[in-house]
Amino acid sequence: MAKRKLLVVEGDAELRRALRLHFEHLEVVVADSRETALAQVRRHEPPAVLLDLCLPPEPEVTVEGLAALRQILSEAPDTKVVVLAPGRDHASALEAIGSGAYDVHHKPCDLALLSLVVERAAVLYALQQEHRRTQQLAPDSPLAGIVSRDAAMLKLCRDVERVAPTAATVMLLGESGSGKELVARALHRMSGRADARFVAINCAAIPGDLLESELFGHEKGAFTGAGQQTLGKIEMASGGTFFLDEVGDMALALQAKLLRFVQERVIERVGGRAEIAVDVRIVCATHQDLKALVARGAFREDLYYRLSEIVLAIPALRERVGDCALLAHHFRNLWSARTGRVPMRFTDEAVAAIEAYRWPGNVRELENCIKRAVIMADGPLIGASDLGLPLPGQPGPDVNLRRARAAAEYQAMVCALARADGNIARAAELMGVSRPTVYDLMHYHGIRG
Ligand SMILES: Nc1ncnc2c1ncn2[C@@H]1O[C@H](COP(=O)(O)OP(=O)(O)OP(=O)(O)O)[C@@H](O)[C@H]1O
Repeated sequence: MAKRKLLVVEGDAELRRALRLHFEHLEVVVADSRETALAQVRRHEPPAVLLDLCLPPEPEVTVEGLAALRQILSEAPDTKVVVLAPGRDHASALEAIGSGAYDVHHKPCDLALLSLVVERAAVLYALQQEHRRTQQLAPDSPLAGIVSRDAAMLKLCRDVERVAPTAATVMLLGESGSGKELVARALHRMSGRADARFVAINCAAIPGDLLESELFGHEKGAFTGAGQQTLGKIEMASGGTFFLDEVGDMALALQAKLLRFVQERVIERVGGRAEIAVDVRIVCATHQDLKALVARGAFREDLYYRLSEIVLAIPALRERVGDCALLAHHFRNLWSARTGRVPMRFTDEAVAAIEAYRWPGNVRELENCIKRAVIMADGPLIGASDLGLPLPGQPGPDVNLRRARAAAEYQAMVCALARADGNIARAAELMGVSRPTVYDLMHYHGIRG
């Protein structure tokens, strides 16, 4: 079995040697500066790094080491970086932990202890990788109900997992039909409030003069037709999650009342005087550019900041790589089953048309389109005309893996060489490969140095 890798970043050659010797049961790779450390991380992707904070060119301070720590973690966030800080330098130790170091040890180090820490770090790293792999094995549904394999959507789902258990108010931004309510429901389902209600209200769908009583409820006789006391949606969501959709459409006068609720977590029913405390998690959504509304004076800035503690942006369907076809198959299966039709198939032309179309109405439009085609198609084949989509003028992306890899490799090479101003050693570092490999690749792709 291949030995596990450990990167030792140490400015002192003597200590570097000692550490290499101590960890001889591992494959130790070394670096003596921030640049070489980053190059080694890219090249070897080590689970654990031992990082001396006092790196050249100014080994008497910790600036370079801390910068290296941050850069390593920004490039390879799962890497466990064990920091070696100068004895009694607590400020640097604290800063290192704050920047994401896995552990901090003061020099001179206890090597036996360091071995244990490195061992534990590698185990944690392996667990995280395993977790990621199992998540990728079932990538059609990164969160229950959300179908996607697009990297930005998978990241969004990880963010949802992280934010859901907190009390933070979340603002979901995304075009109409992109899945804002679906994400809001996922936030609810994965929170400690899952057993209580999820109550949604769409500010754009309710006439302005009714919205206040829909939100806050009303007392009997509050206005003509108010025959009995009625709870508002906020109160109905008590203990659970309140989803305020299209919040950008709310009139300014009502925004002031909403602000009061968001700040003080009490409501007053229309026509009532009592202040009623309500405990709900607030999730908002809008397809509008709220910042522009704030700039125009159409949305209160104080409310904007209160509602945007965490902002999650949902990409438009046309921006998600591979999702149009994936979702089309998903909805075809769903609606074939729901309508009791025999399993259906898309023609190649239909898939190409689905991939080429821009889907301004996002997932909702795609779902409606597939549902209609499943219901209306004569036989088991769904063609582009059954979908009512124009035939694509240009072929979709090339999915031949060899050609796709070669094209990506060529692009990375050209970029790295340009960034390194033609310096092969530097380009090799950037790409995380050796210099001879760069020469081979340049030869293969016909790139001249
Ligand atoms: N990634 C997805 N996987 C599966 N179904 C999805 C996905 N995204 C959206 N949908 C489905 O598409 C439809 C529209 O989604 P949703 O209502 O959440 O969009 P929205 O952004 O809230 O729309 P609007 O802005 O118009 O209120 C729903 O039926 C939803 O279940």
